[in-house]
Amino acid sequence: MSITAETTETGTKGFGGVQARSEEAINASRISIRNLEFFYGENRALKGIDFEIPDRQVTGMIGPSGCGKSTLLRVLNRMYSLYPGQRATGEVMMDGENIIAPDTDLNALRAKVGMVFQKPTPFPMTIHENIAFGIRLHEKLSKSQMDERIEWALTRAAIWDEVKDRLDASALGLSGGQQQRLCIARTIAVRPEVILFDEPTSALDPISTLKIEELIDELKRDFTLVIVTHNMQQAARCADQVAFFYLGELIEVAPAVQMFTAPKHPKTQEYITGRFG
Ligand SMILES: Nc1ncnc2c1ncn2[C@@H]1O[C@H](COP(=O)(O)OP(=O)(O)OP(=O)(O)O)[C@@H](O)[C@H]1O
Repeated sequence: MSITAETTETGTKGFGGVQARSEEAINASRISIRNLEFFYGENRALKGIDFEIPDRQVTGMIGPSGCGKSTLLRVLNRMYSLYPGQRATGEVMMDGENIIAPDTDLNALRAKVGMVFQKPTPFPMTIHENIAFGIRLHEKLSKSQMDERIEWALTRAAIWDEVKDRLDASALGLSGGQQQRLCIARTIAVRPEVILFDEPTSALDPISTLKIEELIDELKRDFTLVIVTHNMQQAARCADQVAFFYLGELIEVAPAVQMFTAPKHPKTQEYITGRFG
């Protein structure tokens, strides 16, 4: 098969027919990762990772199963610190601090770096309580401030109109796509600066997926976003910058257009054209 890239009116059609967004400019760095290594006991899952996560843009992380994408997300909010035997070395610099240093305030970090998981995980509580619960862990708000914040978060997560008349109903009665937007609202409600998404649409139907992708596009005006996805089309649609991982190494990082039209590394080419993975 010959592999070529062609330019279209709305973007650039690249390897495997993937349509990438056409803006190429990458913003200044928000998080700098230097020589990051990660260990599950003796098993080294990330090897000498160096890269920059740009401010208020979307970084997509792609690569075959087991290459370390989720591990890297779990480093960015220190989730791994909940598990004995897991450790990271190197530097992950954010606001002048190495967030993997032992003295990092993990509560403050997790308020600053929120995470949305693959499967929507609403708490078995009302829609209102789902949002209020997380806010109370970090802030003391009056009732009116709380109501205002909840409306703001649900509006930003593009679900307010669907739930405003049923805030006291159980969140478990929402559809899968609505539950995922509620979880995004719950994350936004504590006003993070960075939001990590671990395959946020893999459990959703195509329409709900599209809504989440539109939401991601809108959220990057105010938040720095990192998304792990197995879906190349999704990476192309959502990401400004794409990072390709293979066997724990960062093989290539580039603006999405470049990644999907003119990848530099042969392994990247093979992966995005579906020859393995
Ligand atoms: N809890 C764990 N204990 C030991 N090894 C682990 C653990 N979690 C992940 N690993 C290993 O670390 C490596 C990276 O895994 P990781 O889950 O980050 O990959 P991934 O790229 O996110 O994969 P997937 O796309 O399947 O989610 C793999 O070799 C995996 O087997």
